[in-house]
Amino acid sequence: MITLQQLIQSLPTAPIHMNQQDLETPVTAPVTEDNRLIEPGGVFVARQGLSVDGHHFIPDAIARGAAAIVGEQALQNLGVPYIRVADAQQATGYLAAAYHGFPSRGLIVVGITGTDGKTTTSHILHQILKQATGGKAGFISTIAADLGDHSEETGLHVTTPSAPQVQAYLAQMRRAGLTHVVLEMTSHGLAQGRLNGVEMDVAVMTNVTHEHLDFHGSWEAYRAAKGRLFEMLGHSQRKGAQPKVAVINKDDPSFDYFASFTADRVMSYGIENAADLQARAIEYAADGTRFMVADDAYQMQLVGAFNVYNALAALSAARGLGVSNVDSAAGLAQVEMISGRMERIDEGQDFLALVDFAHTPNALRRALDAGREMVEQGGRLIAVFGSAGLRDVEKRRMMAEVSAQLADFTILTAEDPRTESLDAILQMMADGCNSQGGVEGETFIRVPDRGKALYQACQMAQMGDVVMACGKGHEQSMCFGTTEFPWDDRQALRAALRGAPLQTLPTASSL
Ligand SMILES: CC(=O)N[C@H]1[C@@H](OP(=O)(O)OP(=O)(O)OC[C@H]2O[C@@H](n3ccc(=O)[nH]c3=O)[C@H](O)[C@@H]2O)O[C@H](CO)[C@@H](O)[C@@H]1O[C@H](C)C(=O)N[C@@H](C)C(=O)N[C@H](CCC(=O)O)C(=O)O
Ligand SMILES: Nc1ncnc2c1ncn2[C@@H]1O[C@H](COP(=O)(O)OP(=O)(O)OP(=O)(O)O)[C@@H](O)[C@H]1O
Repeated sequence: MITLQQLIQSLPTAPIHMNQQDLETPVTAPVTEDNRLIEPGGVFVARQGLSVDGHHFIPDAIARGAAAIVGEQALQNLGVPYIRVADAQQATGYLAAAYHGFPSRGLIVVGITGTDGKTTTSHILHQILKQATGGKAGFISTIAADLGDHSEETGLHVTTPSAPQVQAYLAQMRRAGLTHVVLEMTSHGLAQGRLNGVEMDVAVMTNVTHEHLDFHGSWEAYRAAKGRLFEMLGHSQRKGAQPKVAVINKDDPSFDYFASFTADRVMSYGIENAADLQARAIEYAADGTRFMVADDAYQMQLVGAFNVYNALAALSAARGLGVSNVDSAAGLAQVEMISGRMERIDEGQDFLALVDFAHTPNALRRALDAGREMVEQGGRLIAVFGSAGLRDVEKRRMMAEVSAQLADFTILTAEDPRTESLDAILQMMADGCNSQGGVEGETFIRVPDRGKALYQACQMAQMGDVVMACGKGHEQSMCFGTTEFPWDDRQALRAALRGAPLQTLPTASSL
């Protein structure tokens, strides 16, 4: 039987206040930070959020049978044990880990962070580890979770699940007999402590560029959130002979920052700079990529230089886990196209149409570079994308600048405007195009309706051109106002290629 004492002991800092006589209280259901999910005998963690104060939900959690409450306010006489902590959000992961018996201690855990390439690197490493362990590897990424006994689609727009969910998933994987797990870790997830209580073995950094400055406040704070993964690695318990390995991109300006954290071994990878795993003799083709690392040859179905980086990150992590080069090469070769990433849409047209998930300035640069490689001589690169509302404002201009520099024609369109004015977002993007010498009507246009924007791109495309729809990738909805409308860029591009724009979204004027 688990008691409140066992949960409290997991916290790195002692509670501000609790009654000693409450320590033996049995906890018979999971820890949750959402009163709607509390089960009788569980623990409700109340915290101040950005939109509501979780302390308001304490009475309801108690009415639903909570065995104890953890919160930040000085409260008394709730009728159930109350533990006051300094930071309830950060405490949740540790408490949930303790409830589930610290599942990560029985698994080899790889965490992958970075601005771009986390999902792709997670998928590659998962495939390699499945190859090496006879299928005993799981993972959680933006797109999917492989929990050993079954796979799940993961949330709408949340990549790193909540702290209680992360621990529940890990417990499930352990029960299913998995030995290894790969976790995609976002800066939001790390900053909000959703990964607290996870004992890490390998930490991987893909790159750090501009993203989410709305949430983190500064680039340094954003990078520090990613650094939290490497800090966790240094503090994690050692599992048998497995060393703590930090895998870091040598071509990224933040290499030294990440290498400064404590680890048993730092493994570097890259293309431009000498590194432990340096790719050379890279051959890019429309249907895949080949490269060498020292004397070992690798080939994969993924395209684009950015995917060589992702492959190197995964190969380095695999090497840090003692996987043979033969298994790594076999696993890498098996990785299929990753949903919504450089995904080809073919309706028999004489130009190439791709859906990609690039939604940061750096990702767009890398994706358009890769797209350019596929343009036939004399052809054009046509980019269609937007930038999200209620998210990083600065990147709107930056992404438009990138496209003005790299694409022959840019169509600016809707991409989750949320409650912001789509017209205002498009104006900021148009300013970005103009600042790079773009001329509206000649090198770029605005088409607020995304279905029509894709249609227009397909109408203007000619033999040998490449049309790239960026930013929505695998996603299944688009947010206008506060409503998520069904949307799939693959479906929309397919409809556009067949000659009819998909029109399921509200137009800016109808909102
Ligand atoms: C900015 C952010 O990450 N916000 C997350 C955060 O919200 P918050 O701190 O403002 O919490 P809140 O909604 O005010 O609620 C406060 C507390 O009351 C609780 N509550 C709330 C309502 C209720 O009826 N009952 C209840 O108990 C909540 O569970 C919470 O514990 O905690 C909520 C509950 O866990 C999350 O749903 C919410 O994610 C929102 C949906 C979100 O959009 N997050 C995005 C930005 C995100 O995390 N993205 C990254 C990926 C980014 C990338 O692309 O790289 C991710 O990891 O997914
Ligand atoms: N290593 C990389 N460097 C730069 N851009 C990349 C890299 N890998 C992928 N990209 C670009 O970023 C897009 C998203 O890739 P991926 O889903 O792997 O990244 P992510 O970090 O998981 O993104 P998110 O945080 O939104 O889930 C791809 O469609 C591609 O355009």
